[in-house]
Amino acid sequence: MPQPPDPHAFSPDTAFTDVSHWHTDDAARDALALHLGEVCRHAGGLILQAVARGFNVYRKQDGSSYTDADVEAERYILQSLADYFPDVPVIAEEQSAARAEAGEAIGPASLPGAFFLVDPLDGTRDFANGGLEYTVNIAAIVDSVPVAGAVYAPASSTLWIGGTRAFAATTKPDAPADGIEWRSIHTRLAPEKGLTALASRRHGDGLTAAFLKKLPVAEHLSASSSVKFCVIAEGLADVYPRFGPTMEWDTAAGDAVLRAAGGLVTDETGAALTYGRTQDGYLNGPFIAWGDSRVKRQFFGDAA
Ligand SMILES: Nc1ncnc2c1ncn2[C@@H]1O[C@H](COP(=O)(O)O)[C@@H](OP(=O)(O)O)[C@H]1O
Ligand SMILES: [Mg+2]
Repeated sequence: MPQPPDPHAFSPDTAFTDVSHWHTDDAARDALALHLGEVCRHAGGLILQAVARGFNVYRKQDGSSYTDADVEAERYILQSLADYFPDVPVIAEEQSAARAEAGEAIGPASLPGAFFLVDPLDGTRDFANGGLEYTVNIAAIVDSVPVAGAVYAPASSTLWIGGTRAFAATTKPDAPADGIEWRSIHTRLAPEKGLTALASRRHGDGLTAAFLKKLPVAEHLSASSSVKFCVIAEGLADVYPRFGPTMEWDTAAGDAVLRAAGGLVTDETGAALTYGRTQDGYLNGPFIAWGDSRVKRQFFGDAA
């Protein structure tokens, strides 16, 4: 059984702060994922404080909502990433929305190979309505591929990280990092009785429903936010198709966890989902998260 990452690797002295190691050095990738997990956990603590205190809900120009918790969590994440990775650009949801509303570009016209994608509070609509499935998400991207990521669900104290390998833990925001009991996680082979399919609790669409009719689905579950990727990564479900709109920061961290756990996320042609599409304003096209690559191959044919 793979060993959990060494918590002592969580130090600015280890290779994970050096971008040139992210793609090539397995230990550096795991240490980076562990570090991103710590940042997510602390940001989750700020969200829980906002919940305890009470928070305001605001409306963006596009009609979607954000809250004081989104803003405070993102501010902390941006500061923390700048401290450790001063030269790595960050594309973050709330900053991007503010720039778009001001008529500014979301990020540089062309990104360097390595950058971060941040969603400080995924599932805001559910969160603002008292839901408990919201998550904090950070992903490191190299050459369009999510190489490490972390997803934290503060309300259930669940942290998922994925670098070279994937791990999950139950841990509160203020618990000491070196006491975390990591579980190694892995996707499952598709059960013979049929697939368990996941869908958004809030954002259903006809194309997604039509896609699911083409698969041997035995059970349907719905959930909010990037938790859906992590449920597949834990081997508790098999497929999560999403044909309605999402942004790259919604999916990148969950994608990193799922890949590290043995799964994959493709577009509707079977090609791996890519990140840093500046020309599309970071808007994802349709995607399907798969736990068992054999099911994906059966669906698209061996060419995909
Ligand atoms: N019309 C739209 N355009 C872009 N993204 C959308 C969208 N409708 C929903 N989403 C994305 O779907 C995410 C929620 O997913 P789910 O329904 O699975 O919980 C939202 O994340 P945020 O809550 O971070 O804004 C949002 O980014
Ligand atoms: Mg989101």
